Amino acid sequence: MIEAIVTDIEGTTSSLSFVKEVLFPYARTHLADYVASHADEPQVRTLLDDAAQLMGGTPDRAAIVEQLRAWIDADQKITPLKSLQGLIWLDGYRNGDFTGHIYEDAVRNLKAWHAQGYQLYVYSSGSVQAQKLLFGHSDFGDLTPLFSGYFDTHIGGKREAESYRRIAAALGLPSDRILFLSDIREELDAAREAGMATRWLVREQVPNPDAEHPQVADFDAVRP
Ligand SMILES: CSCCC(=O)C(=O)COP(=O)(O)O
Ligand SMILES: [Mg+2]
Repeated sequence: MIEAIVTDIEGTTSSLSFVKEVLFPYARTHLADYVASHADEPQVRTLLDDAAQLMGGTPDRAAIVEQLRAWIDADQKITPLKSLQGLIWLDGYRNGDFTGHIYEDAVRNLKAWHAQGYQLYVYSSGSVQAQKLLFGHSDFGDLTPLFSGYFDTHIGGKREAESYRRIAAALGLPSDRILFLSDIREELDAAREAGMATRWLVREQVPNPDAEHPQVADFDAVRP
């Protein structure tokens, strides 16, 4: 019996195009100015130091910004980059430059599952702050009261089974009581290896007949 549902964001609750055509370009455009005006703040300094360490050597600030832009362009899920993106998007949401895209079927079912007593969680490569911003400033208003918790890559990579074991431990549930929703097969494989139930959100993808994960076109077909 499923007691908790953990959902991915990009491609699952929200469109790829919102992330790739709205969020990533916004972060890319504002990155250099944001770093220049916030580099003295301890949180930002730590993130820049973490990025520099991943680059190796002793890169200057301009080189770090250039590397961060390259990681955005390559959609690299590098933890300090994802945290910086969350900080930059805060301004965008607050200024009303955009709202968080979420599919109508996702909102409707998340609300129904919450009302039925399922515990709802998010696991995304986007930082926890970025997740709260997206759901807090969504096209359907503030959806954060639906969620019991959020996980990002601080708990581990989304393609590693150990991350899902850690999430199950954090939830205090056996993994087979947890349903994980994602659009990425490698993430579903990792969750399944950890013992979780899975649903593959195919939405705009062509279904794969060999899949080991039940495939659903949208949240209406998930049926936990
Ligand atoms: C959390 S908001 C922006 C999404 C994002 O930055 C991202 O990398 C999406 O990753 P996901 O794990 O949700 O596919
Ligand atoms: Mg995804």
